[in-house]
Amino acid sequence: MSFTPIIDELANRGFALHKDFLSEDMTHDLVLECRRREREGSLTPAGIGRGGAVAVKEGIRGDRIDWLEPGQSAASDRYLAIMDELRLALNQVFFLGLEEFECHFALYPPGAFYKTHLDRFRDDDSRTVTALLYLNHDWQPGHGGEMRMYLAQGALDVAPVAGSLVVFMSADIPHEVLPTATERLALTGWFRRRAVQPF
Ligand SMILES: O=C(O)CCC(=O)C(=O)O
Ligand SMILES: [Fe+2]
Repeated sequence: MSFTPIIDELANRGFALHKDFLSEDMTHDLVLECRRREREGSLTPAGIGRGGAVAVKEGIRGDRIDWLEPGQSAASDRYLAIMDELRLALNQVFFLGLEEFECHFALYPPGAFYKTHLDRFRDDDSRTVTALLYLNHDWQPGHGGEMRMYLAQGALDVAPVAGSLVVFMSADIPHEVLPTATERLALTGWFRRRAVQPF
């Protein structure tokens, strides 16, 4: 898989947007995997913050999530392997020292949103590059749930259409998920550097 267009867009404008990053077969398998996790009750309300400070605040985000770990399914392992290749490509070009990729399924029920935020915690700057993969095969304008990025040149809305990948520098681009009218599925991930440990 060639990551050159993603790398070039990131270098030129700080974010990359790729329709059809994954084949329909692969996104379909990931949708089935997300649905299975939902049936099994593995998706839980997402928190805000980290560690002991995680709090569920429905006024900020309304998604339910489940983390990917190696060995859970063929589909999620395939996705983790692709993102690991992307991690190495990013390191080669940008010398970011990205050490790992963390990622979760996110299900936004109708009416859910995620208010404007940055993907970097005040107490932990290890999240460096954000990577979002959308999983909505039947998405139509009017379904809502666009991801709005606040760029220097203005706001840009990204439709959460199956197979689309968005990559951006986590500390630089405030963004939000607009209220969705229909159920919205995504894989939300971050490439991390080693966190700097305070003394
Ligand atoms: O699903 C999206 O489009 C973005 C989700 C997001 O911003 C996050 O989970 O931090
Ligand atoms: Fe975010």
